[in-house]
Amino acid sequence: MNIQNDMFAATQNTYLDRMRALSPAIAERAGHWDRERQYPWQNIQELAQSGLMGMTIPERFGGGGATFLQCAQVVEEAARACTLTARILVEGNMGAISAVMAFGTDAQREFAAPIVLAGDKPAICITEPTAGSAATEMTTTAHKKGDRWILNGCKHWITGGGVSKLHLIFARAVDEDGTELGIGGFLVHVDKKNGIDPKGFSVARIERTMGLCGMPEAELHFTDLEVADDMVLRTPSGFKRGFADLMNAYNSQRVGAGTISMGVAAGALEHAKRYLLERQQFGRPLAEFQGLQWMIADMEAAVHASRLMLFEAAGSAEWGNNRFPDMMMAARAKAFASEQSIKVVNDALQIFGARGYGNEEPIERMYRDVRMFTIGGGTAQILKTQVAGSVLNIKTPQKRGGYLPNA
Ligand SMILES: CC(C)(COP(=O)(O)OP(=O)(O)OC[C@H]1O[C@@H](n2cnc3c(N)ncnc32)[C@H](O)[C@@H]1OP(=O)(O)O)[C@@H](O)C(=O)NCCC(=O)NCCSC(=O)CCS(=O)O
Ligand SMILES: Cc1cc2nc3c(=O)[nH]c(=O)nc-3n(C[C@H](O)[C@H](O)[C@H](O)COP(=O)(O)OP(=O)(O)OC[C@H]3O[C@@H](n4cnc5c(N)ncnc54)[C@H](O)[C@@H]3O)c2cc1C
Repeated sequence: MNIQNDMFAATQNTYLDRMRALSPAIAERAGHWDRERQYPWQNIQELAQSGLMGMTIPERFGGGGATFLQCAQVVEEAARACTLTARILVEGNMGAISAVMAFGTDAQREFAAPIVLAGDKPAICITEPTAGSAATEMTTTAHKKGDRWILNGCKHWITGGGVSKLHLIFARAVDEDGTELGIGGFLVHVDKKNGIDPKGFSVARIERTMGLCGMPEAELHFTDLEVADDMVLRTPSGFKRGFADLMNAYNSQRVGAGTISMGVAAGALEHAKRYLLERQQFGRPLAEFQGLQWMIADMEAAVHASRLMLFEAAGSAEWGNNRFPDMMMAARAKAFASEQSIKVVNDALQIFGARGYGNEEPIERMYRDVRMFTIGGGTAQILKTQVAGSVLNIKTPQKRGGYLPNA
């Protein structure tokens, strides 16, 4: 892939033009959702009206057929203005919905597409209280019973829990005779306002978070929750390697999450540049102090390098062929971008002095928002372990004794 050419293609990305048209108003409202801890329904309506929710959904299902790279460019633009909105865009185009579009039956695609196109941010439900990084240790089960599956278990830190309609729930599939089949994806539709309130599905609590305060992070409980067999997402390798297939699709969301962090850093860098030229001390602009010039140079390099890696990872997908971003590229880009972005936003806050610490500028919100990205979506440590495995071409089992040869 020629990164330069593809990045240059941003000029032909009509989705980016649409996002740019919305950005100023979205930036203006970003502080409001944060202060009020409110989900940004108004923004969602505008995104949906502009065709940005579901832009990656294939045209035959009503979407825009945009590539992950085009989507990533839009996500960066959104994140510069409002982290919350950028997260909704990621989940409205990558992650769960992309898994449904790639692996689902036509009936599942026809069912899911209009929900997202109308503005839903699907929820991806992987993490459990005792299975965070060690996601394959999940204990939520789905027992087959005739033409249904009965789900029992608990997921926590589920982004959008309580507002999302479409849920992709990872669970251990168990056949009627008790045989463990592997980890599969189960689609559950919740829309209480319209009377769709599946029995056995409940939002048990909402976390009080440091940043992204308008986004609910929920604990979900499933108690004998029934899922029809035709709502099972049957991935190419079947249940046996279902986890690997689902995580393969999830690589798109990792690129998305990394891009949000980079976009927040790019936004903070813009604010810092403005302030360096504007603010005077010792009778001259801050921009004339070499200590700050070197900071801004490092910040610029960090954002630029992150963008190159992220867009390379996004561009490694072949959407028409259902090929998701490369696992190693996605992990490398997200681990790098998330760590660098925290540093860049922290440095931007430093450049603002006390003004950055207060809430007259958006920097303190951006600083709180950007912090999550070395955690959510696979921690930086876990992603680096995946990168190391790929660089060294070895398996990197994390369980005690995992490196020992089999008995
Ligand atoms: C994968 C891990 C859970 C480690 O667990 P294990 O050591 O038990 O599993 P592995 O042997 O490494 O993997 C099993 C199987 O799956 C394949 N795999 C794993 N990850 C990927 C991937 N990203 N892409 C493609 N394939 C993948 C792996 O190659 C194995 O296949 P083979 O059997 O070898 O053929 C752990 O590393 C991990 O990823 N933990 C993080 C969990 C995570 O990311 N959770 C995210 C939750 S959603 C979220 O946080 C949303 C926030 S957001 O803003 O987006
Ligand atoms: C804002 C936010 C949104 C989220 N959204 C979702 C969502 O929508 N859906 C969902 O399913 N999950 C979601 N998550 C959960 C997220 O995926 C997990 O938090 C993450 O996978 C880490 O799990 P954990 O928090 O249990 O940390 P743990 O796994 O307990 O890890 C704790 C610390 O130990 C380190 N560690 C653990 N194992 C290793 C190892 N083998 N080697 C080196 N270091 C290690 C970790 O890097 C981390 O620093 C979200 C989390 C956050 C913060």
